[in-house]
Amino acid sequence: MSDAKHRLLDGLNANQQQAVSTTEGYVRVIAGAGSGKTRVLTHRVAYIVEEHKAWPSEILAITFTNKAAAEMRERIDHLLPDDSRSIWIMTYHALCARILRMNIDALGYPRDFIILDSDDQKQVLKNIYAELHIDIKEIPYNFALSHISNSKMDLINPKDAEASATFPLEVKLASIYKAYVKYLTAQKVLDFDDLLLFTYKLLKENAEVLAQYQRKFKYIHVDEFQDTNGIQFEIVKMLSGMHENLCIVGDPDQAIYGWRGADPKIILDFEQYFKGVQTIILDRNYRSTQSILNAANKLIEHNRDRVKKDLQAHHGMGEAVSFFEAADDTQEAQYVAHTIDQLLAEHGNGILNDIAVLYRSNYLSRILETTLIDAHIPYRIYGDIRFYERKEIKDMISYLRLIHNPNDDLAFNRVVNEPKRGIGPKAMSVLADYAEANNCSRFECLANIDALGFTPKVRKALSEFAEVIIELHELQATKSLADIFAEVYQRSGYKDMLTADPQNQSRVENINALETSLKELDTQESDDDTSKLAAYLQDIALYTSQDDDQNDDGVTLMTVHSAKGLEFDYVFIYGMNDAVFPSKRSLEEGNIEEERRLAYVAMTRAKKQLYITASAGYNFISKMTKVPSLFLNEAGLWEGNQYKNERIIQKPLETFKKNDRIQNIEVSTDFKTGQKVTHNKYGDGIIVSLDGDLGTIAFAKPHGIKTIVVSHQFLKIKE
Ligand SMILES: Nc1ncnc2c1ncn2[C@@H]1O[C@H](COP(=O)(O)OP(=O)(O)OP(=O)(O)O)[C@@H](O)[C@H]1O
Ligand SMILES: [Mg+2]
Repeated sequence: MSDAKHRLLDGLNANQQQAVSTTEGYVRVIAGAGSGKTRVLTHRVAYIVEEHKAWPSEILAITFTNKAAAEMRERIDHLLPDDSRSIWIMTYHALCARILRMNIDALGYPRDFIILDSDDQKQVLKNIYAELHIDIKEIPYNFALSHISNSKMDLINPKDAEASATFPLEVKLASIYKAYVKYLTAQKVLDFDDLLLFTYKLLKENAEVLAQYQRKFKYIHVDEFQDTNGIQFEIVKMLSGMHENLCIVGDPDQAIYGWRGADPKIILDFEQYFKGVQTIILDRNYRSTQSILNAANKLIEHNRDRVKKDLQAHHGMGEAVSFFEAADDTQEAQYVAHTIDQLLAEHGNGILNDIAVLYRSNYLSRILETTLIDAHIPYRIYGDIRFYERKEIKDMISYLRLIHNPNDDLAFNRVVNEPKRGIGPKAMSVLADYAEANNCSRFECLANIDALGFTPKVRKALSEFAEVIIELHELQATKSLADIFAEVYQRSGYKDMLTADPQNQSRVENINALETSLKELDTQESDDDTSKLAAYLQDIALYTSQDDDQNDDGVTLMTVHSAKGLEFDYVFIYGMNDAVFPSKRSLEEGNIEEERRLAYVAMTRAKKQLYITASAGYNFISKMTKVPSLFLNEAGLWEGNQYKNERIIQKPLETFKKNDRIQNIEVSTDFKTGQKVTHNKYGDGIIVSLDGDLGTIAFAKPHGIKTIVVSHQFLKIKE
């Protein structure tokens, strides 16, 4: 055995070693949470390179999120400092975008195609609804979009959808789907699902392109395979068709994307699709303590539709899992904050990044956020307003899109009056009509601006706008991205608009961060013939619908879905009430098994200590008095209606040891409705209403209306 072999197999157990060294053929690794599946995958990739079985560029590793891809790259980088760069480590969507960027001309599309984000999609729907006289109240955009997405992923084309529609709602949805696809096809733009769909078509219909990638990818790996959907599977199946080396790892108990079309049967029936599939089981958990695993194992046993497997912890029993039921959700959040505070007091602020608070749905973060802010505990939030979804960022990206392709009507509509140039709805509809009549883009209309009957003011504003865009469009091939950006930021008037108001400081910081990232990109060499700006815009579109990356230290707040594959020393699961987790919808629809798997994912993220919290009181969403989640009962953490179980740790709030960072919040009675105040974090605001300790305060943008504890600690009266 060579040294390299030793190095990469060292520190792995026998089954893990087998999974790493079984490089040939179809290999399935099925194993529970924390058993080292992702670790095996990274070691396997490194092993293949060190054993000279393939060049790095001949290896593909597919992950579920950009964050997971970045983490995997980092781990592989560590194992293979010189060789990791050219390995393809990415999500399905990124893989498809990359394949399409090089080859989509075979389908009659330009290589620098634009990818629509969800806002763009809604814009498209808005026009379609107006045309078809469909009311958004009847069919909300998100409903239509998920219908379109499901149809695409099920390979149902608009014609078939139309033919099979019988009920009035189905007929309407089919007509929306048809108009949507027609528009995207005419504009030659793609949405997110199209990345998969077009790649599937390309590989299926174009033998040469398929052969090229089949030859290239000698070894293919997929992490989190339990959440693969049918079309994704077809793509990897085709790609692996020549070398027939495909290694997939996953845990059927962690399948949590059924609602988005993932099909956990694919991993269970994997051996039926290929000859000679080798299955390797890992049964030791290296992540969590036995206490955490016992609770998680006990919970998941309640799923009927599963293959039984039991995990044993490599580590000892550890601390008991704790459950706390608070009187209401504010106290629940306070309990979380206090407990975090105690952990920090005990272990130091160095453990901030090792703490996560997980919740079932995004809306639950609101109180947690305000409580953590009030407690001066820094946090990062994943999955809510993400960087690339912030208004100023989207505006500037739209400018870049327009510079790249002046005929991009969506981008045009977004920024033509941003900053305000006096171009109102009337002028916009004149442009729309003219564009329609002359079959041209909005931007092209401006060539005949004199024929459009605008007032001199509008005409001047539009001409100046067009001039900037055209000039920069012509310069895009020669100027750096950062220069183009700086120029459009300045010349569009956006910079003046933002900097005129000190309240915009965080927006300006966002813009600066974007500019920095462009500068970094400028220093990198591009590896294909599409323009840098085009390539950049495509990459951005991927980020806008994916997870983001925040670098400061802090407690991590995220939904359970986005915590998949991750691990933290200390994990809180907040909001463990019936109708919250499991969700109301899952209870109503009797679809509890996926929800239970989600709880299993949540619990198994914890390494050292797991805290679960719930609250009593009234749930305004379910319109019911809150009760602790049935999952607590199933996991053996709570029994019946009373706290009989010793494992329950329920402390009254007063007993919390308060260290100096969290002081008692002293509520003041000085505050009155209508008063102007300044908050130490949110800035200036006006008190809209008061209800006991709580004040609803309208803060200046971007903070908006917030309900917080009124205390002199955070609030100063202005008058
Ligand atoms: N043989 C081992 N010795 C020591 N630590 C290990 C070993 N195998 C895995 N680990 C560690 O255990 C933890 C869990 O591993 P990993 O994240 O690869 O598990 P996983 O099976 O991918 O989990 P999940 O199902 O949650 O994605 C990691 O911190 C990893 O480094
Ligand atoms: Mg993993």
